[in-house]
Amino acid sequence: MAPRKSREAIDISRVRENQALSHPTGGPEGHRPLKLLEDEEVHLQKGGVKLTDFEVRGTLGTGTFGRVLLVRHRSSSNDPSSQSHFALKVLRKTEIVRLRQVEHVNAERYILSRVHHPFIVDLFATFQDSLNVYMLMSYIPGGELFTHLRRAQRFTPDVTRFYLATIILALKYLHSYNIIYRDLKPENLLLDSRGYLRLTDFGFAKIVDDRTWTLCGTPEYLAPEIIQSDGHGKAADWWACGVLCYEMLVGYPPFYDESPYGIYEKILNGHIHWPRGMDPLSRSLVRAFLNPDRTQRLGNMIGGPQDILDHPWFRGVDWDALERREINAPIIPHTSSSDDTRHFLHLPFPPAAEIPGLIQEETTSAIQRFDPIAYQFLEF
Ligand SMILES: Nc1ncnc2c1ncn2[C@@H]1O[C@H](COP(=O)(O)OP(=O)(O)OP(=O)(O)O)[C@@H](O)[C@H]1O
Repeated sequence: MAPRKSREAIDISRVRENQALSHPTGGPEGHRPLKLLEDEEVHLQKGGVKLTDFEVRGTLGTGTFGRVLLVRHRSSSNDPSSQSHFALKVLRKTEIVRLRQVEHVNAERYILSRVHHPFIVDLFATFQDSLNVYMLMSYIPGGELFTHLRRAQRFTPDVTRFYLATIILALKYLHSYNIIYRDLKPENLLLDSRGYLRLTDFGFAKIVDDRTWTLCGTPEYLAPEIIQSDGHGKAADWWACGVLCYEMLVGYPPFYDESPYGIYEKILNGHIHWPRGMDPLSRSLVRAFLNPDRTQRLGNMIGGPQDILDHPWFRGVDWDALERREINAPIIPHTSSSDDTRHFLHLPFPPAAEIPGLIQEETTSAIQRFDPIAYQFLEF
């Protein structure tokens, strides 16, 4: 059965993690892969940009502790080629602290500000006011893959191949910097105006040398080693690729139940129901990703992610052309203008009192002087 509503991520913190990331200077060198952008190279362009430069045009989505707004930069020209609309993720500080997500939010900012890839959402600037922290990102207008998949019910192998291949390139890129993503699902994949996917929501992303132990992610997409608290790493993202591939081809995830506990049981039990119409090569790809033994899992063996690119299911894919965005995407979302929100839920505007820094300027130094929570988000 296909869940119709977006699935919520869970996080049960077992260990203090991401300490290096929440450290104002970025933590010990050992946690920073060599090629990832250094502080001084980070492409955030806050210089001169203020929260009050933006007007709110709508609400694009809501999450566990905040919402994502569509905003327009007031002084941008009306030139359609210049970017004037952005997505502004607004996270309420008290909720972040109450749900013990300070380290995750700081990690999201730290990681997103340092990565740059055609299939990953861009982060341009971050801010804070007395109530919230804000992340200014590119507005991706085509809606969630989740919505398109539920509308189509299932995708053909060719359509699935296009989307899965882009995600594999994005994960391969992240893993090359020792970043694990940990929340792959169609709800976190947005279609840009050309129909290419952009990975969003880096709330659970983490830099790891080897393994980590926090139980987080979305039940249907959790690898067995996460459920068993066995320590998990990059292999858990490749497991999630198997779940995503199955869900795109079949229309519902391979392990499904009404309760998270039931889902965990099915994942650990490992039985996969194969619909009759599913071709053997697709089955072999999904099975290779959904190997409970992570040492034998596709993407995590001696050949690394290259084994995925070489899998016969991907035969014919021009990986370089795909990364250069030269291949026609299967679904081109209808959008009439850069602020078109037809692919998003039409949620109410937030009350002005809930976004004080967008309404009236609050200086960072004043916030940090008077706001007892602010110091936890020093980098914002
Ligand atoms: N850059 C963007 N452009 C357009 N819409 C976006 C963008 N980023 C997020 N959204 C919309 O807002 C929704 C919530 O965003 P996101 O998942 O980042 O928030 P969250 O608070 O971390 O959510 P969750 O509780 O699921 O972790 C997305 O599913 C998407 O519909």
